[in-house]
Amino acid sequence: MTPAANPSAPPPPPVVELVRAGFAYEDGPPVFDGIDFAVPDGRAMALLGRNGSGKTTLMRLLSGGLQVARGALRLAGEDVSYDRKGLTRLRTTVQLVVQDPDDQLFAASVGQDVSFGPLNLGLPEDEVRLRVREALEALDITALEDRPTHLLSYGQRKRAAIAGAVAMRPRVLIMDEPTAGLDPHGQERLLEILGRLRDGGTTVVMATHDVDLALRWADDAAVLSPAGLRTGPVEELLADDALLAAARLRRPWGMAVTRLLRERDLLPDGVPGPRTAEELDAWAARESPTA
Ligand SMILES: Nc1ncnc2c1ncn2[C@@H]1O[C@H](COP(=O)(O)OP(=O)(O)OP(=O)(O)O)[C@@H](O)[C@H]1O
Repeated sequence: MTPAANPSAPPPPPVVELVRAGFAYEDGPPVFDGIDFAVPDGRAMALLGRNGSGKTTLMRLLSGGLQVARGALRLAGEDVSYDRKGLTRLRTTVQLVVQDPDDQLFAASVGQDVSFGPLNLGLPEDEVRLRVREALEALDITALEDRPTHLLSYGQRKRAAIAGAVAMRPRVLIMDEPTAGLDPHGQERLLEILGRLRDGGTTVVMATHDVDLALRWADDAAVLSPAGLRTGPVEELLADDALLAAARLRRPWGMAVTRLLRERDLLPDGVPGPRTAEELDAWAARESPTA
């Protein structure tokens, strides 16, 4: 039996966090000047912000591809040292999937590509095989294991790139616009897959420009605007008109419908509004079953 949690014990430190972190590209102005960002554990988070607001930079700082110039990147409360040992520890906890799968895939076949990370960790062959099988299953691409990566469709390449990250069994999976360029069916399948990963305990962070997708998929949002970074429950942040304006985001469709229904006293306060056309249909069927 696991011992009961001590209610007076301090909460565990975040899996990964930036603390008063500063960063500027060479000869450029600071992109971040003292940013605090704790990635919530086991959640689905949408990272939102206008073009050039720093989403990619933030993701690269969290995954160690860029190094903080001041402040710290912390793993479970400990500063990350940017040496080989520190970066290996970081990569087994945080994995980044970049936007273009062609920047990530380089091995001849899907199976070889997905096995690259675990092999690089020096894991035994059996363990590597197990992880590759699990990752291919998780992304629903088992049948593509022996397929040359250059013969895959764009959507298949996206999933192969994510499988490579999943094979590292990260606690935090960060993705730069993973649904961009996918058809609606491909988007839905990917969102289901990412939802399953989240349900299995992985924190999934997704940068996206799609506020509707963020509202229906994410638990939390992180919004970059000139005023800084705001994090919180997605429904709260995406209902904040001032924040949306500052970040140049439009109001999500679901928020607009919910507001309209409340204004017309059709939806009581406290009852969540529909976030998708399907949820609106279901709501309408409940409200007027004979219509
Ligand atoms: N390699 C680089 N060298 C110099 N400046 C850069 C580099 N990459 C990004 N920047 C600058 O850093 C700032 C943040 O860019 P970043 O790519 O992180 O934004 P973003 O929110 O991901 O944008 P987008 O939505 O367009 O992808 C921008 O002002 C950008 O011009």
